[in-house]
Order: sequence, then structure tokens, then C-alpha cells
Amino acid sequence: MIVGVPKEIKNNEYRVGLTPPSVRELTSRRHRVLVQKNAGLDIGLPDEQYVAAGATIVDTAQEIFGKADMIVKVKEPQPGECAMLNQGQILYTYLHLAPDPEQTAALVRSGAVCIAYETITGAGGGLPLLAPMSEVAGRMAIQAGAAHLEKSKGGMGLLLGGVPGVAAGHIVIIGAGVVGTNALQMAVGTGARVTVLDKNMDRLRHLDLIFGNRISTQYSNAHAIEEAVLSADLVIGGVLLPGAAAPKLVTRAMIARMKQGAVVVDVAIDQGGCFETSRATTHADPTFILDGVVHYCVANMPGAVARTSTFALNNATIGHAVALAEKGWQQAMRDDPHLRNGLNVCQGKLTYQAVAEALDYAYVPAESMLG
Ligand SMILES: NC(=O)C1=CN([C@@H]2O[C@H](COP(=O)(O)OP(=O)(O)OC[C@H]3O[C@@H](n4cnc5c(N)ncnc54)[C@H](O)[C@@H]3O)[C@@H](O)[C@H]2O)C=CC1
Ligand SMILES: CC(=O)C(=O)O
Ligand SMILES: [Mg+2]
Repeated sequence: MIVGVPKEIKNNEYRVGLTPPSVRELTSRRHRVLVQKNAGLDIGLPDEQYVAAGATIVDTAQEIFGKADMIVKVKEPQPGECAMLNQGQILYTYLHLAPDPEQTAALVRSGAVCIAYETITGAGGGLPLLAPMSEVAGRMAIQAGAAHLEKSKGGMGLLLGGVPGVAAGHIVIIGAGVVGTNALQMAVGTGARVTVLDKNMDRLRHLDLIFGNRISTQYSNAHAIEEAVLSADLVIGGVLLPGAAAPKLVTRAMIARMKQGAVVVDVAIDQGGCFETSRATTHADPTFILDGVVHYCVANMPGAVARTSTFALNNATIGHAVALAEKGWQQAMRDDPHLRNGLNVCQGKLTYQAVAEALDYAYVPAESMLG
């Protein structure tokens, strides 16, 4: 199979779909890998390392999309990339389709086989191709929040941990999954007071066992969210209903009643966001202020620490990439129901139920596409 790795083009996105060690996993099995010139240069992965791993360097994304059987990326394809996809070509990347009708329509039109990292499940449960980026984004969320509480960034001028004689701040984390747990680890380290909310009692029990009375856990409902958010200095949104649009748990009315200069970090923005007031921002212009509350809603947070993120992502993606190259997508998905759960759009059909429901497409089960 010919595998193609274009350079990422989303704002400030320096991650790359395959590292040189991942390329070697494919070339050593006699697959051809085309990597766009300078795809990894900015994170210390120059073309020479790719050539040493057996890749061929090509000048343009057009050439890669024109020749490859499978495109391996990081972020959802941008409109120009969607236009270059071909009938039957495999696209293996993050997609986040439920809040994105334009991208979904473009992928349907392309006739490509579009596999979303974020809905591939794991034998042990969870979402193993989302988890490493959620670890990164969860940890970054506290850093980003702390920085934006500074006056020069629009915040109220608060040091989260306080100092002797001055009270610490209050961090509220909504969603106690991978983002929430990693945010919690960092939040506890700041010395702030920390509250975490989830609907899943097992997650709250688990965190209570680890962090004891250093944190407060709260069952998530509208009342508890409102109470927590109104007393918060920093709120992290890390909820997920896999594949679906994020529920709007923090309403505009709640935001309007928050402290002036408080900060919200909506990590769930890639699924549409869990604050009613959120809209996606970029690393170049990461925040906006609404009702006196600083909103940080960057949809590709791990792109800022792209070297760490690229290696962490490749650890999780390369296994299925090899299976897809070795067996073709149909056989690989017949053999592995977890990979099959990643199939979102296939040759013009919507094959992921939550996306089909969110965007009003007819749902066609992935199984029926496997011949
Ligand atoms: N902005 C960015 O750069 C990045 C965004 N993300 C996004 O962060 C989000 C969270 O991802 P993970 O932590 O990996 O998901 P996860 O599945 O590990 O955790 C989600 C948690 O949300 C909880 N939840 C669902 N409904 C809830 C409700 N009504 N109230 C409170 N909690 C609720 C679930 O019980 C679960 O514990 C996803 O949308 C993911 O795509 C992840 C990485 C990077
Ligand atoms: C998961 C995701 O959206 C990211 O890593 O950018
Ligand atoms: Mg206000």
C-alpha cells in the first residue's frame, strides 16, 4: 500500500501523522510511505530522518493525495484537503464530525473511507487514540487557565495557589475522564481548591480514593454545575459523549453571573464545546471575553506541544495503521470491532450513529460496508 503523510495546515498545528519510527514500521513491511517536504521539521524531525526510515519525500500535498491509498494525518481535513480526497481512499485522522456539518458533507461527497481516531474503542474500554491527546490537553488546560487569570491576559489577576495569608483560588473541572483526571492532577499541584463533577459515579469514587479530601467530588446536574461555576475562578470543560456533540452544560445565564475576570477553558470545543458561549479559537488568538469571562477554546491544544503530542499520538495510532496497510480496511475492520468503531464516513455513507443523528443523515452500520 502507498501511505501518504501531508504536512498539517491547521493554525499553529505542528504535529505530524507519522514519526520516523512509525514510518519504519510500515516500510519494513514493504509499504511505500510518502511524506510531504518539511512535514516534521518544526518539531525536530527533519526529512533526512524520514528518508533514513525508508520514506520518500514529496513536494506537495496534491502529490500525496493523488498517489496514496491511505492518508495519515492528525487534525480533521481542512476544506482544501477534503477537496483532494479520492473515492475509496482511506483517511485516518481525528475528524470530530458531529459539530461540523460542512466537513461531514465534504467527506460524504469525497467517497473516501474516513476513520476517526476519536471513536476507535479499546479492548479494555475507553478511547485509546483520543486518550493521549486528552492527557496532554487536560494538563495544558490548567497551565492555560492559570496564565489567562493574569491581568495582562484579561483575567482577574489571581494566583491560583494564593500565598500565605491570602486564600487560594477555586478550580472547577466538569467531566472526570481523561481530560478531567489530568487537569485534576495539575490543579491539585497548584494549591487551589478543586471541585470535580461527573455523572459517572465510578469515576468520582476512583478520584476520591486517589485524592481523598484534597478535592471535592460532585454528581453532575444543573444545580451542582451552577453552584460550582458561580464560585469558580477557573472552570475546565472536559465532558464527552463519544462521537456526539458536547452537551451545553454551562448556560449563557450562568456565564453572565460568574466572577468578572474568571476563566473558562473549553477542552470539549472539538466536539462543539460544553459552554453555551464557546466558539472555537486558535493558538494565534486563543481567547475572547464574553460577559467579563475569559474563554479559552482552542480546538487543537496539543498542537502547542507538538513534539510530545506527536510521539504520544503515534504510540496509539501506529498499530491500526499497520493493520490497515497490511490487510486493507475491510479485512482489518472485520478482524477488529474496535477499529470498525472508528469508521465515520464510508464511500458516501454515514457509518457512525451519533454523527448521523446529530447531523440528520441516514445511518448505515459500518458492518454493512465490509462486503
Ligand atoms: N481541545 C483539544 O485540543 C482537545 C480536546 N479533547 C476533547 O476533550 C473532551 C473530553 O475527552 P476525554 O476526557 O478523553 O473523554 P472521556 O470519555 O475520557 O471523559 C469524558 C467524561 O465526561 C463525562 N460526562 C459525560 N456527560 C457528563 C455530564 N453531563 N456532566 C459531567 N460529566 C459528564 C463522562 O462520564 C466522562 O467521564 C472530548 O471532547 C475530546 O475530544 C481532547 C484532546 C484535545
Ligand atoms: C483530540 C484533538 O482534537 C486534538 O488532539 O487536537
Ligand atoms: Mg459577569
